[in-house]
Amino acid sequence: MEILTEVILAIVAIIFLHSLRCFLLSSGKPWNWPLVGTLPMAFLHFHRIYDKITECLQAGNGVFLFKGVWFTGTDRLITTNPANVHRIMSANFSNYPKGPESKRIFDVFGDMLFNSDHDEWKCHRKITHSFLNDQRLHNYTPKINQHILEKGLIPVLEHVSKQGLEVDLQDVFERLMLDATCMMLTGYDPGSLRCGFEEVAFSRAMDDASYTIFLRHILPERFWKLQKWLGIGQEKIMTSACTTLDNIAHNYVEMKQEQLRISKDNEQEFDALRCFLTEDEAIGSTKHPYSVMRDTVVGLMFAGRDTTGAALTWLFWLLSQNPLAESKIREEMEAKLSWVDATDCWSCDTGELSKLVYLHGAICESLRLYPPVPFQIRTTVQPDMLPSGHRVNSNSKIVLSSYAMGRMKSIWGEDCLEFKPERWVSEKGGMRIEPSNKFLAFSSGPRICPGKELAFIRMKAVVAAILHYYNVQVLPRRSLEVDLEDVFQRLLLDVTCMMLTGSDQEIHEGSLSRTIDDASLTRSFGSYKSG
Ligand code: HEM
Repeated sequence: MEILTEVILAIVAIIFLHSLRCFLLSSGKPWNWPLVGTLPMAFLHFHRIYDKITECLQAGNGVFLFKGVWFTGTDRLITTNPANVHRIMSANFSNYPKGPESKRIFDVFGDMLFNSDHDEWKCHRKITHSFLNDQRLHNYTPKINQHILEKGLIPVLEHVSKQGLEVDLQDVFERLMLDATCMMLTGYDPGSLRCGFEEVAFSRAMDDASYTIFLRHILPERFWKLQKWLGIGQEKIMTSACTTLDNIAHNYVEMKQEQLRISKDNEQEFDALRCFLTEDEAIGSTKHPYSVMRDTVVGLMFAGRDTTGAALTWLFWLLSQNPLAESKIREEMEAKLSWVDATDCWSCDTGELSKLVYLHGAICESLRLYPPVPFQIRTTVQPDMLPSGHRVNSNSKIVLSSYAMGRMKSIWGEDCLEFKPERWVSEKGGMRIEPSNKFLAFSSGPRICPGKELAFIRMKAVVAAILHYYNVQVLPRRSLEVDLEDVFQRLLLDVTCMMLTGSDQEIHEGSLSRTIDDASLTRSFGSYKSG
């Protein structure tokens, strides 16, 4: 009992000293010193941490300093100021790389574009951009979309609808995007979206890796590195996930080599592995080492599956809350799509889908309110003065919060929390383009997402096909907030258990591990019913 009292007193003393330090830091500084947040604040508001950060950023005019624990390197300057974003992402880009810590956290991606900086990044950028911008990929994309809808999505929804079943739409969309992205990268459809909803090793390994990456953002680096070294807890799961991903990538390469041995001239097909193995001009007509091929394929799998899957889930949830917007999308489809009158067919023609301006606005609204990548972190090389007047030292961590940016009254006006696709339609009825330092969902500057157009086309094809055939209803009994609370409770349980025992194995089944990913805090966990 005495020991317990001492432990509690020690914790209270640490929290008091920590808060005092933060108070002293925030007082007596020049007027433009940012508002300071503390660790106790983060714990108190953990179940709504993104909203709390948004409130702090509103109060601090778009800049907010989070003080972490002493000597752990967890202090963060968080900003939503568009001028700061422009300086960090574009004007002084070379001074704000992702940094070596990011590379260690995301080590599953190896040296892929997403995970590199400076000259190495430039080199990978050339490969990935050339592939994603190749005209042959654009020609092949509608065929991939048609295939995954015909073989995966529609049969599954037809089955669910006829049997009157409930379905987790997020699971459906993630499986769909896994199949689409895998086809784009390897030429093979893994068929993860089929009526049986069988567990797919590829998805499971990606989920495990994503959850580990998420925990690595919270836990001190020394702690998870020790776990990795000892081969215990979540790091053990990560090692096994990496091995699974390596094996899957290796198998696809072997299958593609075999296919190419038989015939090289299938003009109908275009995929990343084919380009790598035939030294195609789409990847610079060069022979790249195996590791580049592996890292590019694995990295793009993550980039293409989770983001687009989460964005589609949120879009359907928002449409269920805004039936008028859904009717407007249907009206637009009737007016602009040539195939919509036919009962039993649809087309994924990119030209036709590009005419859907209102749907484009609805997708942008969903990405503004629920960005699948809710924040991005950069590390300063040299000290710098931000346009907001805040000075940053070298090796400082800066967080750009896309989630908070989408909810700032100063950027989007008083109605910033409302879902209004009209916001993205110009007076002449065309698409209204917002600058990327204001709409940060796809990042900004030289590191802007190279898959943006592809993602829009895929999402439009999926939404058009679903709305053409079905009405999606969110089941009322599972409210979003209740589920998110559940998520945070499970998360705290996992983290605490890991701190105390070094392992979350005992609570693995039914804990957060199977249901969360890196973009996790914006996931819905909702159940949907088609009818
Ligand atoms: C709704 C869908 C998507 C969203 C919201 C999204 C968002 C983002 C964001 C915010 C970043 C910057 C991340 C950072 O720097 O920390 C990024 C980078 C990237 N995205 Fe996407 N993305 C989407 C879909 C895709 C797709 C379909 C692909 C390709 C298959 C893709 C490929 C990439 C790549 C390669 C990068 C790294 C770029 C670089 O570091 O230079 N993304 N994406």
